[in-house]
Amino acid sequence: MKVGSSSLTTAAGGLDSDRVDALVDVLARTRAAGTEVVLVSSGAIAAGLAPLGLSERPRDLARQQAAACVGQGLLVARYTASFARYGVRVGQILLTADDVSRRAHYRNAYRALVQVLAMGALPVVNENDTVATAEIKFGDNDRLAALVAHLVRADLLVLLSDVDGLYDGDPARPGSRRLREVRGRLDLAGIEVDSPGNSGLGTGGMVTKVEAARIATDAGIPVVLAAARHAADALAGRETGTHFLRTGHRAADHLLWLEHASSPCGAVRLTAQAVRTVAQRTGPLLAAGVTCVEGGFAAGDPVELLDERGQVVARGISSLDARELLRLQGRSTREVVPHDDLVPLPGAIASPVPEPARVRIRIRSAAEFARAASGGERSGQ
Ligand SMILES: Nc1ncnc2c1ncn2[C@@H]1O[C@H](COP(=O)(O)OP(=O)(O)O)[C@@H](O)[C@H]1O
Ligand SMILES: N[C@@H](CCC(=O)OP(=O)(O)O)C(=O)O
Repeated sequence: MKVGSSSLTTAAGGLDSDRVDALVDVLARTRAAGTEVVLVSSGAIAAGLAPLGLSERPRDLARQQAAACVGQGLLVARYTASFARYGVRVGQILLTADDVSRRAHYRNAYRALVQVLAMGALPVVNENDTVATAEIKFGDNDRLAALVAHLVRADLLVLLSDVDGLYDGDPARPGSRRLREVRGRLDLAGIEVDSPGNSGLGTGGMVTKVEAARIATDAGIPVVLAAARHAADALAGRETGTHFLRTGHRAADHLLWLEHASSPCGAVRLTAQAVRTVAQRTGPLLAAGVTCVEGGFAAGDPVELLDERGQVVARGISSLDARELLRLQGRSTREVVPHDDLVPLPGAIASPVPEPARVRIRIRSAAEFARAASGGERSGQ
């Protein structure tokens, strides 16, 4: 279950103890009935505003980090006290995208979550806002919740908000109607989704909830989007909010994180043959299939794999650093991205493209690459 900042705070700002207690009541009862629960809770930044004398969510990263620093402690203290009424222990788990896109880190996060559950405590997950810089940020907790649901092999993802479901337009506009069921992408055609609501505390609004629902349902997990006050109905499968039916099957473990949570530290341009191999996932990427290297990535970093036109066809974890790859590119059978660390992206191009007349190479620093990538530049020549 994921709960948004707007459902945990008072109109004046600060944590609303009554709302936290109401949510905890539902979760504690659900657990007592035999269902394992993982809570992804936003609210760290919102909870830290008033104690730091801030009247609204700051725009700059440094003050958001400071607010999260103060607020996360208060948030977890509140959950700890509230769950203690039922004799339930709470375990805090803070994640950055970087913690889970790599296979070894992914297994580590998985082990922690499973062990907390096995020992009878309830994991409360949030993004590690205090240290998450732009490059390693999930961006929003809706997406984080979809990825955590996949990590723990959840049977259901419940997204709680201050709105009672997905509407076909702005819910405040007269005539907007709630969708009861979404069976797939086609059901979303013509739906207007927009940014955060009036609380001024939420991050992504409905856009990120619909995106999170897509990630989860494509990976085989049904989603209910409902109002926080209807949490009990949502968990019990009663008619409330919007139900997103599952559309796909479980993806390989860390690949979903690699696709949706990681930010690339560089890019690697491929020959037509290598593009076919990675797009169809028929083998690893070898150095022989690489024609150009961008960014100063290190071994173990996520990189984008590009076709000759510069379009991204896949993402992978490079087992070589950029300098080593530059030495070997075009002439070695060393593995650059092992098969297990390769995820083709939707719409990946598998059609043949002409080989380049010649290859030009320029190494960029990681910082240069990140700047260019965030500015939308993609050529890198
Ligand atoms: N089509 C839509 N259906 C429902 N809500 C929408 C839609 N478009 C925009 N919204 C807004 O999204 C808000 C919820 O997002 P947000 O404020 O980020 O909440 P949270 O803190 O729960 O993540 C709602 O309050 C609503 O105003
Ligand atoms: N990690 C941030 C919340 C980020 C977020 O997605 O917020 P929300 O839209 O309220 O779910 C925090 O705890 O303040």
